[in-house]
Amino acid sequence: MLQLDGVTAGFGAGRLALDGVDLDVADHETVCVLGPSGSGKSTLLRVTAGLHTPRSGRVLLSGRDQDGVPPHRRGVGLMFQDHQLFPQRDVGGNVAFGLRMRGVGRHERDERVAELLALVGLPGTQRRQVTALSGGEQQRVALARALAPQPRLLMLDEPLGQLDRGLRERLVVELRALFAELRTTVLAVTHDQGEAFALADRVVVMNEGRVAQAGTPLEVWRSPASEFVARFLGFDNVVAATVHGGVADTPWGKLPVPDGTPPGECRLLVRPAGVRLTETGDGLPCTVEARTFRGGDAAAVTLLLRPETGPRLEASCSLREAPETGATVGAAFDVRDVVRLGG
Ligand SMILES: Nc1ncnc2c1ncn2[C@@H]1O[C@H](COP(=O)(O)OP(=O)(O)OP(=O)(O)O)[C@@H](O)[C@H]1O
Repeated sequence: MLQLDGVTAGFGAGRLALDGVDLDVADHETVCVLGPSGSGKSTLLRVTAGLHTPRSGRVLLSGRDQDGVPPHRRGVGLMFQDHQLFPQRDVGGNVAFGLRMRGVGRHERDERVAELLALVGLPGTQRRQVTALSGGEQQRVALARALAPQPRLLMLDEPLGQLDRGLRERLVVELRALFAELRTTVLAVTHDQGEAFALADRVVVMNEGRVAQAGTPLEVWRSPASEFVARFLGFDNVVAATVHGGVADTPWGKLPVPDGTPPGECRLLVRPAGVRLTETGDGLPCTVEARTFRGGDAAAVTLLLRPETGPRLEASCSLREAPETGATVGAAFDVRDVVRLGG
């Protein structure tokens, strides 16, 4: 459906905003582009929409090169970060906007607007003023407006950016169901990995204008391609290691590594879930430096451990097993959460 082929784009003489980006989005797929501020996410959407001309490379939609095709002829919908609704129009007028632009007749327009408002969970709100809506409701109206002209590709820039956590988590679930129902092809941008993982069939992690990794959320979580991706996902247990004969020498001592890990020097990640607390005397002796209650179903706690040797170590455990700050514990490593990083 969408294919970016070696796309390079920039502003003036500085660093490139996009540097040789290849990206594919299949029909009915939801792809989330994830990355820190300034990594090129918005530029990627703007180039795809035709709002920014790339310096080189190609943008193809359904196999057709979009070079020279103006934004309104690309059949893509773009919902911006600040979802600017028209304050002087009511909800119905906002949602109908794209349809009116396309010359869709009144009757059909009204029907479509009613249908979309029902779909985003705001049935019968046509006559309400958008200024009288909550942030979350405005976001849904903006979404209905972007969906109304039935774009073949819907692009969302930080769609849930300004909402509080509870609302975001609920809307992500609703959006995913909505996209599945409409069979919309979606390219969304976010800097929040939780949001991307919950929404996407596939995530694309960007760093400094390049694709650092692309894969399903599970693939990226299981095997981050590089230290950058691992740290961006919030994993900080990364150390230098030398692998030989099925174990790795690290500043934390010997660590088990998965079968087939090639020998030699590398960077190793240990996910916090793979740091097991043991009875003292067993494993790497550590002092519990801090504990943070994370809440959630599992009543999870994140522990910051200061090992006898090597950098600080993050571990996660349930509230019931969490030792007190200042306690001495032993840490052992579970091979299932040890990952050799590339890059
Ligand atoms: N209009 C502009 N003029 C000059 N430089 C720009 C412009 N827009 C973006 N840039 C630069 O291009 C690079 C990529 O910016 P972009 O907005 O695509 O990043 P982003 O990942 O969307 O960031 P954010 O998450 O902060 O929105 C940055 O270095 C940025 O400073």
